[in-house]
Amino acid sequence: MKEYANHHVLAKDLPHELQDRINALSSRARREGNMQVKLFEQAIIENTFEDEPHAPSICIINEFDDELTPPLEFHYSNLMWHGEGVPKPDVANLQGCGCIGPCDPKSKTCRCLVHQKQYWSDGPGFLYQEEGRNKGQLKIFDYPIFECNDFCGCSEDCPNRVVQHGRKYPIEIRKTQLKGWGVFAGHKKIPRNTYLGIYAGEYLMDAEAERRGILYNKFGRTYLFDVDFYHLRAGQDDWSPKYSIDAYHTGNNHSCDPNCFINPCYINEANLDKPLLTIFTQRDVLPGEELCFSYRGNEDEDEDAAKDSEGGENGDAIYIKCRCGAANCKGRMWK
Ligand SMILES: C[S@@+](CC[C@H](N)C(=O)[O-])C[C@H]1O[C@@H](n2cnc3c(N)ncnc32)[C@H](O)[C@@H]1O
Repeated sequence: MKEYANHHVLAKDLPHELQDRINALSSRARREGNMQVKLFEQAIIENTFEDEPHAPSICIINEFDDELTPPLEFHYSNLMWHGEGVPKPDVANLQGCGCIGPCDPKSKTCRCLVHQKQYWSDGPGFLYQEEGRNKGQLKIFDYPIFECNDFCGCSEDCPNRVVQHGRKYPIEIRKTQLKGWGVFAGHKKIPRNTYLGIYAGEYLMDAEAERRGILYNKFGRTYLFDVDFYHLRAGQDDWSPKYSIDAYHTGNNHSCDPNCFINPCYINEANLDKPLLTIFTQRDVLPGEELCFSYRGNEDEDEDAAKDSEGGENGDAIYIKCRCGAANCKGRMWK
């Protein structure tokens, strides 16, 4: 199992071979035999081969215009790329369980189960069902998932190892009519509470995220996600997030009626401030349906009524009208 095994990849080392290879082709060569699309699809396989070798491959499809692929800086990955000043994964303080074979969800001694219960004492123990789907209550309070890790004695088929085994269902990257590129369910129905992938990107210190945020807001596309889950801020009035994740090189679209949600998850990382952002379905998803989560976070909010105008208070292009098409659309993607 290689998965997220203590990978400490630096944002400055984000690969650019794909861009280089495609940039070296003439525009005719890029189209001939669908070359650019094939290179792009192959790059995705290469980027994810180590952490999810059995995941179904991803197709790039555009039925709306003549853009061949997402922009070349797009980099599909499950890894967290560490920006300047962000500490590397803390494995020194990582503890594993001493279980033999798969962990027993009723065990009184499994260290990982005890750890999980510290965050949800009257919860269901491990947060996964037998088929490797989460138990569906996670979303309500952003309960963190603590999976078994490299220091555990348990086997690969332990019920507390799900994210680390990767995506099981086919997905596609498709151009949408109104929202740029998006991620879609492939030819199979995806059951609710299924793990799909990591909201991967660059881990940034707060100050750098602020700087990039101003820029992204101006040109109308943002990919910044503040790591501000409930279990990190609970009971602290003056708490503010230490890190943000910039998915500039990756990224899903927003919906006001999302079929996915993002949950914090720890595998080979003892630093609570640096969870993986894992994407799960929150209802059954039909083949071909777009996979979206809410940029507004998981809380219910009834403040700011929909504003149908383009451009926000300060005219930033980011405050564009939401085009999710949901019956309950709030009109804006951001709070
Ligand atoms: C993280 S990116 C998602 C990927 C993006 N579609 C692309 O092609 O790069 C976020 C941007 O996608 C667009 N977007 C996402 N959801 C949208 C929605 N519901 N309505 C309108 N635009 C949306 C906006 O431009 C937003 O700033």
